[in-house]
Amino acid sequence: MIEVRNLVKEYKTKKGKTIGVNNVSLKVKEGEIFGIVGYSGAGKSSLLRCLNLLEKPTSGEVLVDGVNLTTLNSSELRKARLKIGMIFQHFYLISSKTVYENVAFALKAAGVPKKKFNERVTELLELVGLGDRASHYPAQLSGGQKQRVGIARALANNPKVLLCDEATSALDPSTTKSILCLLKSINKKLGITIVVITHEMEVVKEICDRMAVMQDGRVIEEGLVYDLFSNPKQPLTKDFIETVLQLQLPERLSQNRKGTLIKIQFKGVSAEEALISDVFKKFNVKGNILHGKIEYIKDNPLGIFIMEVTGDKQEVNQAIDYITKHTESLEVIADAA
Ligand SMILES: Nc1ncnc2c1ncn2[C@@H]1O[C@H](COP(=O)(O)OP(=O)(O)OP(=O)(O)O)[C@@H](O)[C@H]1O
Repeated sequence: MIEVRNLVKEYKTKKGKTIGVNNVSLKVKEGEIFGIVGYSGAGKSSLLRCLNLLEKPTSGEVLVDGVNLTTLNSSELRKARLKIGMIFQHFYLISSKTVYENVAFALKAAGVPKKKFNERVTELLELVGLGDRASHYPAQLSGGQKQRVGIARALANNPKVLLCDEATSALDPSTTKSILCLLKSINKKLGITIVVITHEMEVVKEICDRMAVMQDGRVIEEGLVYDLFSNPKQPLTKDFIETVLQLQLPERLSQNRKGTLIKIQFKGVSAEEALISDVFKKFNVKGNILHGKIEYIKDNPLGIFIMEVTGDKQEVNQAIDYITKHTESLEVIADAA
């Protein structure tokens, strides 16, 4: 649905050139939710804004739904942009217009006849759960409600793609959850391809199918969110994952241990199986779980445990072999002290 080829975005500043995006190529498939993560200054916004040519790339190509946006003249681009909705961290609603008028404005701008407004706006406000707020002004709405208006406005002209620029960064955690839930249901119900940029891994974990990690204008790692959570390759990706999984052991626990320290990951359904208790029945070892949790990556379970195993060396090794055979990953963090 979206293809970016060798995209470069440079900015000219008084001090010279700054690189926003440095030779990025990626593909976003139709109907998926794709996350782009990175710290501040990594180039996420620059990349996202190049996807609808809000920023004109310095070089490279952007194709959306088979159309190469970088070759279009301004009227063709205006038309192509109707297929690409966008929502923002700070909503950008028109404060002097009601909720209804804010959404209708997007229809008007696209040349939709006025007689069609009523039905479409009502439908959109129902979709985002604001059916009863049509006559309210933005100042009378909560942050979450404002973002819902932003979403209704972005969907007004039936786009195929929705770009989300830090859409939940200004919201509290429970409002964030409800907006993510809405995005997920819109993606499912309407089949819209969604691209989100964020510095919050929770957002990616909650809704994204695939993700890219950006650093210094480049994509340094890319793949299924579940794979990157269970097996991150780049140190930066590991840092991001760590913000969600938080698997650091307190110093006191690692210092006082006697046995072998292992980290086990259970993927998919096996995350819910009782493998650990099996091991204690089969082998003459003792285990002390120091850390454990099951995370749901877009509804798919990923179980992670850190355990100290003690006992006869041979039994411990057999137990470790048994667990390795029955899980996707076992890592010996430290041998017996
Ligand atoms: N309009 C601009 N003029 C000059 N430099 C810019 C401009 N926009 C972005 N940059 C620079 O491009 C680089 C990438 O910025 P960008 O905003 O795309 O990163 P980001 O990952 O979205 O960070 P943030 O979350 O802080 O916005 C930074 O070095 C930034 O200073």
